[in-house]
Amino acid sequence: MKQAGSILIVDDNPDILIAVQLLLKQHYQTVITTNNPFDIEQILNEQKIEVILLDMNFNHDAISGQEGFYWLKKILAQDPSIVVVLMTAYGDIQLAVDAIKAGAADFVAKPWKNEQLLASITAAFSHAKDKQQLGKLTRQTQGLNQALSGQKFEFLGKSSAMQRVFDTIEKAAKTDANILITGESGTGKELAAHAIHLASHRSDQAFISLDMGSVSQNLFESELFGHKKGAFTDAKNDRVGRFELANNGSIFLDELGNLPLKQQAALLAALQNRQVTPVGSSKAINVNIRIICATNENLAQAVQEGRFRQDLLYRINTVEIRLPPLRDRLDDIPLLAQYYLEHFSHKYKRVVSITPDDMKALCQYHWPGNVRELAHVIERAVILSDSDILDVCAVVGLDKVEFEGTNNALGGRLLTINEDDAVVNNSEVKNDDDFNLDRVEQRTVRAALKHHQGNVTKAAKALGLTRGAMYRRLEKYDL
Ligand SMILES: Nc1ncnc2c1ncn2[C@@H]1O[C@H](COP(=O)(O)OP(=O)(O)OP(=O)(O)O)[C@@H](O)[C@H]1O
Repeated sequence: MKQAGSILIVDDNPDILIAVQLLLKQHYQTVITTNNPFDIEQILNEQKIEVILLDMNFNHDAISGQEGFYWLKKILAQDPSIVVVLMTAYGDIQLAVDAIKAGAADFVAKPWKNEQLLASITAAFSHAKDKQQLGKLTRQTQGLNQALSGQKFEFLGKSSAMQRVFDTIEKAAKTDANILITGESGTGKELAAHAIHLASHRSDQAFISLDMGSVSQNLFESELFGHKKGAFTDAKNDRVGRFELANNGSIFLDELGNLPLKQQAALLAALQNRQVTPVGSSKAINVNIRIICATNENLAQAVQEGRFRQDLLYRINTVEIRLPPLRDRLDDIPLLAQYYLEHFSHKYKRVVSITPDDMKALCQYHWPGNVRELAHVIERAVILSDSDILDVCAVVGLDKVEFEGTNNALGGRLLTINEDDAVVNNSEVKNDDDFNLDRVEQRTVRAALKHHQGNVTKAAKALGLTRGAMYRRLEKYDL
């Protein structure tokens, strides 16, 4: 019985075309022939071909096989899922090796033996099926990756500090070196990890991330290395671990500093051996993965304090990328603010802009929550703003104020007030007939802060309050 499948035979010798066609027609449903390799492109455009049997020499005096290589490359560029078997009368081992290296699946020497040719074509069809399946799986993986990774923002920065980061990413991404990304929360460590993956030769493969801080200790090995059905009470089915899921791609281990020592040992063994053994299995699985880790902890210090294994640190930090806090790259703020403004305007269907004054205020704030905080501030402002000119600072409580350059107990709340703040923002402050106790208190607290240039301790002392009582009032009045 004939098998489903379509094959194209390309040879300039009509006798060979007829002989091979007669042979293959007995076995395959569609057998097409051409004596002109320039027809290949059109034939492939017009119908689905799975296997091509391609002559290597189309000029009578040519024996180098170079033409065959030329057409082989063209075919694979047009449709990488096609499987090509090369044929030549001048079969020699070197040519066969070169043909396979160039992407051919097999090599048949003329004159051929029918059984050998048929065996080669059968294998080629099976190879074609695998290639198609692989292509389908790769597309599914890409789709899954996109779905799993959710929305990814662009990784932006024009400051020289960020330019250096991009530069290191570009260099390191091309290698398979393990990379450790450090930086405060919200500085973009996860975005950087994703950027590394996308710039690497693994970009078509999976990018699997795992927050080490949120994995329960009991399930750590199962989560990372997988488990076999029945390995423990809740193991109702086999489970593929994150390492195996990331095979051929990259794995991003976030919040690594939170990992207990016992789990660090298991992780180190997996990284050293590039092998994982699912819980309940005795068979190790080889994994080929790029490791990217991130932490906002000082791991060198954690090593000194005995909380982190030195050998694990050396294993993961072949290249270290430090993401600078946003307050150290203020010239990135307009770019980021504008980017998130456009993003959230689109999301919430608003047409809004930021005034130059507000942009200036954003650039002066010290952003303890880094880019994440900036993005949230802009989002809140877009949602809450009444007018098209986005009064970012007013909406989110940063308006017409200057900012202390250091972190403070309020997690970055603004403490210094401009001359005209009370006038513009709080009309009641100017009202001498307003005896409402809360408003009087608010006014007095503001005045004390202003008098002491935002120094909370001095203002609290002047008001006769403890620092705790002062902070409660700052919270209460959203100062
Ligand atoms: N350079 C940047 N360009 C654009 N967006 C950024 C940039 N850096 C960070 N962000 C945004 O800030 C938010 C936090 O980024 P990300 O999760 O990568 O930070 P992180 O350092 O991994 O934080 P954490 O340590 O808390 O996990 C995300 O919404 C991200 O898109």
